[in-house]
Amino acid sequence: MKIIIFIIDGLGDRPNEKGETPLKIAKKPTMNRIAEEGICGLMNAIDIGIRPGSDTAHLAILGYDPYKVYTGRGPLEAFGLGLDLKEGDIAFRCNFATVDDNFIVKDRRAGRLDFETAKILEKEIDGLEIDGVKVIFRSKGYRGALVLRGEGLDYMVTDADPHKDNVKVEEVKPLRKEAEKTAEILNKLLKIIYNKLKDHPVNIEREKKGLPPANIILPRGAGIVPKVEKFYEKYKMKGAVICGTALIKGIGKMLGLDVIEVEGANGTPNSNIMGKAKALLNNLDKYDFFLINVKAADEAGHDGKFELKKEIIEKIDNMLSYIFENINKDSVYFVLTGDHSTPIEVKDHSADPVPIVIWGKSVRKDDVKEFDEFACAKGGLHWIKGEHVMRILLDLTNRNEKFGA
Ligand SMILES: O=C(O)[C@H](O)COP(=O)(O)O
Ligand SMILES: [Mg+2]
Repeated sequence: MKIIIFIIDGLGDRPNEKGETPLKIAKKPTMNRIAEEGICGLMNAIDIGIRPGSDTAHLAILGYDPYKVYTGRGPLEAFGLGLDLKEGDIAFRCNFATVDDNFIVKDRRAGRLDFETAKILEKEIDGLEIDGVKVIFRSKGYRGALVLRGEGLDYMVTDADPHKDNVKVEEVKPLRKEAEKTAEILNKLLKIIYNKLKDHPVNIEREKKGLPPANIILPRGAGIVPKVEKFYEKYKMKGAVICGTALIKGIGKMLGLDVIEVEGANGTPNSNIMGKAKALLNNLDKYDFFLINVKAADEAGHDGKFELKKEIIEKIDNMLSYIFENINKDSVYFVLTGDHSTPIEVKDHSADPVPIVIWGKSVRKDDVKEFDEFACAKGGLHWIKGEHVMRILLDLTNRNEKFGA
């Protein structure tokens, strides 16, 4: 029996004044069919009241304790962007952002910078050297990964990203003595980058078109190469990841999962999600396990766009219809859920639990007929944590060990 975990990033939401969420009012016949044929519930990836990042949430859902294996978002983003890290490297997630001359953040995503412009600006950063420390930088749209390579570096530094607009870029501070040099290098690097990018021709062009210039990067999530048990060692299953964003690819690479690349899968609302569905079906017989992530609903949540989030969910339902025409209960257990909620009113992640449904031959089907935050609360799974997902699936596919004689 194969296992497919399908994660709609940022899926959950909070009811608006009409008591509706984008998921509840989206036209989603296939998601409702899966809920009707499966067993449903609510899930917090980490625990009740814990607001997860996509990184810690995916680790938990894959059965890894983030409190033990998580060493920062940076390395995961770097892996996902094709960078190999060496011992001593410090890696960061970065956003291309827009600041004014006083380093006040005007747009911490530089208008969700396009991929092509990001690649041009990437060349101004990648290859810099400061006080003997090499700077490596890769981008995928407004998102990027920064690696500092040199002597005497340490990942215990604070974020430069203030995580909101209209405040000053944070001065990077060391959290321990060993990190003083790293903090100093980063603060110098941001000033150098700002001076290189603020008058760059692509930014002059962007400002002429009324677009926010991408004139700085905002590092966050400093981390080092994590030591973690590979997925195959842990579960004796050959697995693959299908996704658009570097972070999830990076998690896959860190765990030794194959990353199935899909042309045009880019984590944005016009990502090639049907291409992801085709990639799954074309590779179905090659793997025991798949993790599929669709990112765009999370972006809509971050941008506070209710209608867009609803439309994206409807597009995903269409993608699921295609998948469900081509899989059957005799060979697949399918989990549909989210990694966290990204409520429109919050414009960031929240600890509101997400709906989850497990579909497959021997699940104890419940009375839930719709896939949303309210209906699934009445399902047979009740409430579970991310760490329970793989445990339940290993049991349903008769792969788990008996505890006791
Ligand atoms: O989209 C992502 O990469 C994260 O989920 C949110 O990061 P951001 O707030 O920096 O866009
Ligand atoms: Mg997420």
